[in-house]
Order: sequence, then structure tokens, then C-alpha cells
Amino acid sequence: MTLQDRHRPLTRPAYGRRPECWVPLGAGTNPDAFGLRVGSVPLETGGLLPDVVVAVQTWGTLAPDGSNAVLVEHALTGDTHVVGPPGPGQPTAGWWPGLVGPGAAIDTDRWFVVATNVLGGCRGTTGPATEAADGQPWGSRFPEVTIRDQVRVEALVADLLGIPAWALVIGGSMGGMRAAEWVATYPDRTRAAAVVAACGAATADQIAWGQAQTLAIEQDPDWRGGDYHRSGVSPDQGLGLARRIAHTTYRSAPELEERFGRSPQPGEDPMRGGRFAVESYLDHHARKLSARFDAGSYVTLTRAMATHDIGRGRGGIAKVLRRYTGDLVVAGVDSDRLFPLELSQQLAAAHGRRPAAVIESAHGHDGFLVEVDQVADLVSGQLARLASRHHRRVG
Ligand SMILES: CC(=O)SCCNC(=O)CCNC(=O)[C@H](O)C(C)(C)COP(=O)(O)OP(=O)(O)OC[C@H]1O[C@@H](n2cnc3c(N)ncnc32)[C@H](O)[C@@H]1OP(=O)(O)O
Ligand SMILES: N[C@@H](CCO)C(=O)O
Repeated sequence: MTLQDRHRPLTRPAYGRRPECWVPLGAGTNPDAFGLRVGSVPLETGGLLPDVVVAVQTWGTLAPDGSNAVLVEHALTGDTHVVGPPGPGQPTAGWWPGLVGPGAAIDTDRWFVVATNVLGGCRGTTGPATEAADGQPWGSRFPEVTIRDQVRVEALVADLLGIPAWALVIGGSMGGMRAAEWVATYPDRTRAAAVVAACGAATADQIAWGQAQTLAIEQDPDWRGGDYHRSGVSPDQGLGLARRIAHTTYRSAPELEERFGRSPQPGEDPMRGGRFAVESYLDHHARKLSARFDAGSYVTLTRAMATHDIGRGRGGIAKVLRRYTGDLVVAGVDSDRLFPLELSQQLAAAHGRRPAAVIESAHGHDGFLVEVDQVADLVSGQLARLASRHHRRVG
């Protein structure tokens, strides 16, 4: 525990079945999030990951019967800070601005909203940069974790919070993978799910892009086989390169053409060693991510996305989805080249209840973050259906 941690007030949230499990998070994490010690977690690949702590942020009030809880799932480099400004310990503003709050689409006067940082992440939840029992960072010893493991950890969080079933699990991209996995692993604990810009199983194309990113990091000499955390130097070059590759896939080619075309970065001449504006844009995003994200987590989470398959060991995706009787909304972005709309349409067709919703955006995969008003419309409709069903039941 650092000096700064000791000075952080330990005001545990006033809910949950096991208040003794709440722990303060370390310095450099979202000050509005708390740690929840969920214990040892059995992993899909075998073995137990001991003493897992999960960063949790909440909004609103949990109903006494735990029936009004909504889980919001972040994407690859996100965190628990769904809405709100940046500040000390929280370098980024909320990634779904305006979606959660009093009177918002996920209205916190009605719903209790939970956001957890994912297993293997670096924003408060146990991951490669976390200290293991020997006081050394897990580093290369951190095990392979799957989307299914991450969802199991979230179920342990729900147990500790006193949430028997989520009213809604919603997420985009890697968060959408976890929302889909909730439907598959815990259909009875997921009354509704919104799977946005995601898929039921990673495609060859996604795995291929992920491999290039992972290799970019692993080939940085500062990676040190994954054990760089105590060296004082992190593989920022590799992580930056990974982000450039990823970010290009997150945006659409027409958008890049429209925004940047062949323009040089102002003051630079691409014919004389200078950069094109689009190169400068990618350099900017590379630098920003390297400053805020752990390379080990990036590799771990990229691998988790590659092995994502809600049908694994369950007879396939269609079989899994057909038996889901909850309210499933699947939505894709029409210009997404990484998670093409067809993947959402296939997922919706496999469920067989309603077609995939289309988020219209020029921004490609990142449309699920940029077009927050369209996500808000989807989620408002879904929550209204849930609320009216609830009223019919109790009315
Ligand atoms: C759940 C989650 O996914 S959490 C993670 C989400 N957040 C992130 O990934 C953070 C990284 N940001 C992004 O991915 C995207 O910016 C989004 C999706 C959040 C928002 O997209 P947009 O609003 O379209 O932002 P855009 O991609 O245009 O980037 C804007 C940035 O590029 C910079 N930029 C634009 N052109 C250039 C250029 N030629 N040279 C250098 N920088 C440039 C802008 O100054 C701006 O910088 P800032 O973000 O530091 O203020
Ligand atoms: N820009 C998002 C998109 C990934 O799906 C992120 O960094 O998490």
C-alpha cells in the first residue's frame, strides 16, 4: 500500500452481502471505484487464480430484492468510469457520456448501475501488473484468461452485491462479448442483454489483427518476456504500434479518407520525412494509450478476445442462443470493418426473435462509442420493455 492509498478514505459502499470484502484500490485508479475481493477464481484453462480483486463503480440504489441492477461492460481499454469527467487517478472521461445518470437512458433514479473493470485489466482489477502473493507483479506468470472467466468473476461480484439476476447486461466490442457470454453462461441471471458491435465468436480476421498487435508488443525489447513491470521501463513503442494497428481497424476507411485524405500534418512534408495528418493522428492515439494502459493487460485481453466463443463446449452458438428466453438486443455499426454488421445479424438470427439493430455511423467500430445517442435509444427501448413487463407482473 502506498502512502497515497493510506490517505484515501475507506468509505465502503453501503450495500452488498459481505462488506468485509470491500477494499480500497491502489493509487492511479478511479477514485470513484472500489475493490471487491472475490477470492480464488477457477479458470477455464485449469487452475485457480488466487485472491482476485475487482474494481467496481456503481450509480443509483440497489432495490432490496436486487431486481433493478444493470451491468455495463467496457471494451478493451475501458474501465469502470462509464460516465463522468477525468480527474486525479482517472485519465479518461467516461466512455459512454450521458448514458447513465438521473433522467438518462439508464436512469439511475430507477436502475442500479454497476461497472466492473475486467479480469486481466489494469484499472483496479487483478491483471498482469498486479502484485502476486510473492509481492512481485504477475507479469509473464499471469495465466491465460477467457471472456468466460471474466464473466464468472462478474457473477462473483453480483453474488457479493446481492444481485440474483441482472435486469440488463449491456456492452460494446469486448464488452459486448461479455454481454453475450452472460447470456450463454448465466441465462437465468440475465433478464435482458444488449450486445453491441460484438460477435458470438471471434472471427479469423479479428484474431489476425490481434496477433499483429500482440507481436508488436512482444517484439519490443522493453517487453522483457512480459516481466518489465519492475524495470521502470514499459514497452511503450510496442504498445503504441499495437494501438495504431487497432485504431485503424476501429475507424472506417471512408472516414479516414474524408477526414485526412492525403493531407500532410501541418508544418510537415511527407516528401521530406514528415508525416501525413493521418499518421500524426495515429501517433497521437498511440501516445495516449501508452500513457494510460498496461501492455501486459493489452496482450492478455487481446488473447481473451481471440478465444471468445460462446458456443465452445456447448454445441455451438445457435444452440446456446435458441434457449435464451430473455430480451436480447443485438446491434452493429453499419461502417464497422472489424466487427462487421453481418456478425450482429448472424447473432440476432441465431437467437431468432428480432433482427439486429443498426447503428448508423461513419466512424466504423468506434461508432459504438461515438454514436451514444443511438445506443441510448436502443437501451431506453429495452429498459422500457423490462419495466412494463415488471409492472404487468406486480400490477
Ligand atoms: C469502452 C471503451 O471502449 S473505453 C475506451 C474508449 N476510449 C478510447 O479508446 C480512448 C481513445 N479514443 C478513441 O478511441 C476515440 O477518440 C473515441 C472513440 C473515444 C472518440 O472518437 P472521436 O471523438 O471521433 O475522436 P478521434 O478519434 O477523432 O480522436 C480525437 C483526438 O485525435 C486528435 N487528432 C485529430 N487529428 C489529429 C492529427 N492530425 N494529429 C494529431 N492528433 C490529432 C485530436 O486532437 C483529439 O485529441 P484528444 O483526444 O487528445 O482530445
Ligand atoms: N476504442 C475502444 C474500442 C475497442 O473496441 C477501446 O479502446 O476500448
